[in-house]
Amino acid sequence: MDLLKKTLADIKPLDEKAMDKARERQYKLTKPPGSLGRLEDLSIIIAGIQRQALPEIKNKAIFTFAGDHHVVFEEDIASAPMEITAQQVLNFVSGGGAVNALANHSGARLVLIDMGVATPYDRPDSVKDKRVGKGASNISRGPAMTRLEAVKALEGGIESVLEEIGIGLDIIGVGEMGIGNTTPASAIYALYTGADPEEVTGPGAGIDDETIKRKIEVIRKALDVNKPDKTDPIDVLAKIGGFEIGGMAGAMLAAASKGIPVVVDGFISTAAALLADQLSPEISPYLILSHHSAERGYGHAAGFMKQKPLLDLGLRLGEGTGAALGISLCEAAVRALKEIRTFDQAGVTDVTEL
Ligand SMILES: O=C(O)c1ccc[n+]([C@@H]2O[C@H](COP(=O)([O-])O)[C@@H](O)[C@H]2O)c1
Ligand SMILES: Cc1cc2nc[nH]c2cc1C
Repeated sequence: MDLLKKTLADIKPLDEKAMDKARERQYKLTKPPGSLGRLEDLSIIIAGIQRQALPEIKNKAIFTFAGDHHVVFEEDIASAPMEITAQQVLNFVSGGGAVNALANHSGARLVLIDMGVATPYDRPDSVKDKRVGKGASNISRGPAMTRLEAVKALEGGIESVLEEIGIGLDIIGVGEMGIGNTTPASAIYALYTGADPEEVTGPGAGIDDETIKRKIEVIRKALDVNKPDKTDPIDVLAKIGGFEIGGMAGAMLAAASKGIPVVVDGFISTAAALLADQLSPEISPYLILSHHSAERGYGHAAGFMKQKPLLDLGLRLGEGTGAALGISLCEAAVRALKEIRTFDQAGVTDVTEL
């Protein structure tokens, strides 16, 4: 609990001075002011997060948190066999996953964290062991985990980021792997946004319409049986969350506490962002939503957070794939701010003074 408390206390508002300087510079670069659109805004926000007028994005990492969910197997609403979570972790270790390809594309290293994979597997040392349990319990019959376990999951996520800072960390992406995790994510969406479970529940990795109907009923039951206290995000995580969802929320808090921008991946990562947002009144500007997930209801969460994701490519994979693309855009934004010459430097007539 001490680590969580300290991390929360260390999250400060963005550095307004650094942002003012970055904004001024954007205005003097050889282009019509505002013509790089949201890339300009992004560079200014990253300056505020990193507390430097000329931010730096060299060391990039995607954190992919893995965990399982017994609810979807016990209630017969699973999209795929449970062992896929463990198999995919090993696939990521050997470089064969979609997230590997897109992390490579954006020049980010991949950090894998086992938060509670249920299927036994030979966990290589390169996968961080932050296991809280053997998969989250059935949320339609009781809580996903105890309150103590929820704190442990959050702190496992915090530690995962802190451990990587020594290696270099200018920006992070946060994603997940966990068969069944759209079910708790949808429950969290419904609780916070006030949307009916039907509006925020979709096919996830792939279930048919009949199964979606049952999934919606499972989510209604989870909310009804557990009665999570919205004003207490740890209670929400414990009752209707999951170990990897806690890990992601913790990672977001840790990065923000160290002045590191957080690129949020897709549907499930955004449920973790909702929790982080409830845990810290200061974290919101540190969270950059990478893309509009195609999973039903995503817009409710983005709208609730008053944010517009950077991309809308119809992605619904998770793993950190959208975050990898988002990191590329952040890097592009920062490079533009740093590398475009000013009117003065380039000997171009300053259009802002005409
Ligand atoms: O992030 C997203 O937008 C997203 C949307 C749908 C599914 N997923 C991935 O699919 C898995 C969860 O889907 P499901 O149907 O098993 O709950 C999990 O491994 C996620 O990474 C991810
Ligand atoms: C193969 C597979 C890969 C995934 N990656 C994220 N969720 C997934 C679900 C499945 C089924």
